[in-house]
Amino acid sequence: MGMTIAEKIIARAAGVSEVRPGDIHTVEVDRLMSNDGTTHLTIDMYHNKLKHPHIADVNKLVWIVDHNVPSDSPKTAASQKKMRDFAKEHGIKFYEGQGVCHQIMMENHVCPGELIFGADSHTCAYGALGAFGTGVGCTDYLYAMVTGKSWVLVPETLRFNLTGKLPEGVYARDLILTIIGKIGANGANYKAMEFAGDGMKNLTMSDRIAICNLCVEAGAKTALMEVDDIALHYLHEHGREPKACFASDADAHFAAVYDIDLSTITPIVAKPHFVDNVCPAKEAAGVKIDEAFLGSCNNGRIEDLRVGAELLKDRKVHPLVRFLVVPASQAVYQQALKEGLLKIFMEAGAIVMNPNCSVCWGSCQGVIGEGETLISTGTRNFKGRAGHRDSFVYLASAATVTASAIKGEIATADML
Ligand SMILES: CC(C)[C@H](C(=O)O)[C@@H](O)C(=O)O
Ligand code: SF4
Repeated sequence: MGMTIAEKIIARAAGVSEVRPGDIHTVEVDRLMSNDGTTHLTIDMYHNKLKHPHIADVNKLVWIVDHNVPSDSPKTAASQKKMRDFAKEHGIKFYEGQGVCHQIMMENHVCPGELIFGADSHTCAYGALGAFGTGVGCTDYLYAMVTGKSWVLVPETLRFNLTGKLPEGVYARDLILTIIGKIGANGANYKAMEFAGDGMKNLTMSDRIAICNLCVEAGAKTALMEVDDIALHYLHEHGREPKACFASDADAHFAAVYDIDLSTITPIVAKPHFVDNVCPAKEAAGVKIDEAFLGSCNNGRIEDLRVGAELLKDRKVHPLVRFLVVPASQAVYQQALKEGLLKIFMEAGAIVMNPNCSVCWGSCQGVIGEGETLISTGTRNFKGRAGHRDSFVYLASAATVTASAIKGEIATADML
């Protein structure tokens, strides 16, 4: 029987010709990303728990300070210093203040066919370039860092066949929230979510990253897409070559197959406090907001900023709303500057911030207070995610977030 993309990548990393869901394989890990969320814990274990601390292959490691950057307290300053010093001492590739980890990885490192561990749950974003990215805790990270290897239980694959085209004003964020709402927050637990079909040609790289990135919110182990001309073009543009381009075989086994016509998708929001608590954005219209956030590894790319700026042109941010605009990387920031987008945001009253995770998680700038409501292009809306435990987070597309920032209440772009 044929294999899926996930199975083929694991087989490659395990050095075997065939794997099946449920098999456990020892694998060679191609890349190991870690950020300031947990790297200080990995370093502590490295020093305090190992008898013979060493790194198997320093070239595999990429460390990124993005979650609390620039540091916001003596505590984060100390843990970032630990990370910075260790990276320097061992010659680890190190980024600080350059952007959100997954965006940095997509722009500079991810290659099709690779098996990548990230000490961060949204590492599944790398599937947009045909790589098996998965999140691990810092113990598993340390093991892979020291041995170069790890183990993987081969996941079953859910296949999503996409056809058609998203309607005008509807975005990849609406699609993936619709899917998560449909299958539920546990709907893809420990499974690979594979996206294929004719509709793929109508999805940009930015769309694909947004889709793969959010799959962990359905419990997925990883997300994968075939490497087509759009992916290869992105890769070449960024000066890289694929390791191996895989597609699922015609007789591969899928645990379930979903057919989705992109033209049927409409603007969606995820209501507090779960990502699968979705409803049509119009049903949430009128909910007063205190803050809006356009950014994160999910929706902080140039395409998202263009959508926001287009809506804000000749309009103003509502006087009672703080609108945080946070490019996902320095490259995105520079491009937005060049295109005049940042000027539009600033003149409309938005706060443009340096690339970081920002209020996507409630530990950086922009946290919200008791009883406040945020509409966000971030990845999660759990209780307390963006600040006070008694606050409210709605998730939506760049367009819905910007329209809401203008209206002062949840609104879709066509309601402006
Ligand atoms: C801090 C980090 C480990 C965490 C994650 O794993 O996802 C964060 O990025 C998040 O989005 O909640
Ligand atoms: S932007 Fe949000 S989801 Fe992405 S890595 Fe940062 S905190 Fe996690």
